[in-house]
Amino acid sequence: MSCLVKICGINSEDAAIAAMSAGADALGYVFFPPSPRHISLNGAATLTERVPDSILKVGLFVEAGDAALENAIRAGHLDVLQLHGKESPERVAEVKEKFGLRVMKAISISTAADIDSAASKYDGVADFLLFDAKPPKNSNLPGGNAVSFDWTLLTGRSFTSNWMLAGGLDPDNVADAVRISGAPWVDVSSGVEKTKGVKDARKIADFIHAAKGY
Ligand SMILES: O=C(O)c1ccccc1NCC(=O)[C@H](O)[C@H](O)COP(=O)(O)O
Repeated sequence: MSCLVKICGINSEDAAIAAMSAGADALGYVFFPPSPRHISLNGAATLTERVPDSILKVGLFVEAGDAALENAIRAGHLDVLQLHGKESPERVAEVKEKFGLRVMKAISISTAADIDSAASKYDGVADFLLFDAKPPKNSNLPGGNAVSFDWTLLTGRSFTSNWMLAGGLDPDNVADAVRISGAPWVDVSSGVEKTKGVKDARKIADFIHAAKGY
């Protein structure tokens, strides 16, 4: 089974080139200063010049205000806003309306009830649902923790919104993850890094090939 791929935490020219040349469908910029993958506005502006319109540019935010969103949208020419905090369905709808861009809401999953509860609130409100694992208790990051959840929780599920599977994916497990979950999109960060915050070109290529079933 083939699917579309987002490589998250792109913060260098090398990483952007590796992802684009391997066939990534979307690149993620993390606008969250505590993250080891954080990118500055200037950094995003520079990288984005090299990204063709055919590749989605996704900005990741954690409970950001309108000014921060606006600055990042302008700098990174963003197509999609990924809200990775505790943003309410009302805030998702407000951001969509205010900025006229697609919005992706990250949902933390450990049980089927988490999926049901999130779907009842955000399905059809956000353009994309991003199903990610619940962060470990000792992590200061709400995502990008290399933790996966039980992919069978998504088997046979369908949603009004488009959706992505994330959390602990890597070149060795992504084909199984896609087969089991039926995900139309996958999103990865840690599993294609050599050290925290530094992407590995070989792992990016291997991941994309495995996800797309080349
Ligand atoms: O990557 C971060 O540092 C980050 C910080 C704050 C919120 C979310 C963050 N990352 C999200 C992602 O990279 C992905 O959407 C997803 O969580 C997958 O991460 P990983 O398990 O590392 O592949």
